[in-house]
Amino acid sequence: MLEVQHLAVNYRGVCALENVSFRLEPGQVVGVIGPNGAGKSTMLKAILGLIPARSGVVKFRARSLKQQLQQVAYVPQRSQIDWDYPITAWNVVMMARTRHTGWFRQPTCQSEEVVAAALRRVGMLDLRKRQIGELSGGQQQRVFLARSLAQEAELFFFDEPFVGIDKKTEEVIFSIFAELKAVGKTLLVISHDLGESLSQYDNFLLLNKQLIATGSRQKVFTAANIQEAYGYNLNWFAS
Ligand SMILES: Nc1ncnc2c1ncn2[C@@H]1O[C@H](COP(=O)(O)OP(=O)(O)OP(=O)(O)O)[C@@H](O)[C@H]1O
Repeated sequence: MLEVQHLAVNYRGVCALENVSFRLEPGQVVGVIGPNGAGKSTMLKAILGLIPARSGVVKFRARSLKQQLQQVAYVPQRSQIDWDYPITAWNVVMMARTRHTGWFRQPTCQSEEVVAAALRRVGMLDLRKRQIGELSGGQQQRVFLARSLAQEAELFFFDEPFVGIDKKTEEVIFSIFAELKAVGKTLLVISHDLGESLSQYDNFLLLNKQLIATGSRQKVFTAANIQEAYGYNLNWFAS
């Protein structure tokens, strides 16, 4: 179980996240939603310790998550990735294996097999020698998805994985989410545009600096919660 208690973040004295607490059981896909600037990315980064929290405790399987960050595969927002960095698709995915092989060591045969299997799973094995900057948005997202698979983590954090991708890649991503969930992994997925994909998620965290609601679609998407988070009513959410 992932447990977040009283997480709070300030940026230069300005509060971005306030007193966020929740628990997630394994084996589910959780949508993190809320308006622009609600603190969704901030929350994921603070859980991972990538930015300092003003307060809060994050535990995974009853131990501090900080002591076991190798259990988390994190795919950041597209805009946070340097697409001009000279690296092949294969090597992006191989980066996930450093914990298994160590830095400056030749990858083991097992790592090579895991990397090949992950690239094959997302349909990118044939393009493994391409520089990431030479791939389409959907192909780039698939490579980062493969990297998260190759890490063999327990928790998966995706920040806006559906931005700038094609329909086919969206289907690949959702089918992999379903597979990961079926083997007991926990997925936290920030998504702006839930639209038709709402049914792909088991539960939701609705944020606007504070956690406004958490739980099932029925529990979270009430008129009152949407009003509180977005300041207006979004009828299609409730349908
Ligand atoms: N590095 C930073 N320094 C200062 N303020 C920041 C920084 N990163 C984010 N913020 C601010 O913190 C707030 C939360 O930002 P965050 O990116 O977490 O929101 P978000 O919900 O992910 O937004 P979006 O949906 O637009 O990606 C915003 O007001 C943002 O301007």
